[in-house]
Amino acid sequence: MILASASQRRIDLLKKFSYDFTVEAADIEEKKEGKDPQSLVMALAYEKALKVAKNHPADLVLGADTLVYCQDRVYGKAQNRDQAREFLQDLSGKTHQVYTGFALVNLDQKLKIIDYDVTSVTFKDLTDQELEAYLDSGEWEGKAGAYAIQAGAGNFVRDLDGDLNNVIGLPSKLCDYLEDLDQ
Ligand SMILES: Cc1cn([C@H]2C[C@H](O)[C@@H](COP(=O)(O)OP(=O)(O)OP(=O)(O)O)O2)c(=O)[nH]c1=O
Repeated sequence: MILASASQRRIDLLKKFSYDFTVEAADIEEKKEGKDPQSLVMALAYEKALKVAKNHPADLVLGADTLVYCQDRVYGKAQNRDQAREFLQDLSGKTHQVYTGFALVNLDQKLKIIDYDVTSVTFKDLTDQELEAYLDSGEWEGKAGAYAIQAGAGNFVRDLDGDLNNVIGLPSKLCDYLEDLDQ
């Protein structure tokens, strides 16, 4: 299998799920707008998988995409520190949803599986001090919603409903599909 991703989090998760794979990042323009969140993450996951599958038509390729959704707004990666502050101020004290879409594609076998999972995360009220310290850490960079639950922002979480792996970048239910394909 080929993981069509540059995300170290996805590489770590897929290793944890115990699958053999190689990595080839799919360079696509990620426009996170214009659709409902589940359609967006599934479309982007498929686009990533397809881009790499075209170079490797005989192989199984996995693509994925994660976004944060809060009060009808989609949050991708923050472009800069000020935007990261704005994202985290929006999420402070609220419940939001993290969507991860994934796509498994094998062009030669005409295989195309696309699905998603959603996890609800509630943040406590963040103080200005906590927020600035988090921005200083740089952990927000390259993460949807400008936070990483697996690191410092784990302390921001008051409640989590659903799959933690899904927040970090690959849902656990992906394993069910991979096991089915193995048989
Ligand atoms: C919310 C959240 C996101 N993330 C990460 C997972 C994803 O890597 C990233 C969302 O960006 P994505 O656009 O889904 O992925 P990516 O650009 O990092 O990698 P690629 O497109 O090559 O697969 O945010 C965390 O690591 N922890 C979190 O708590």
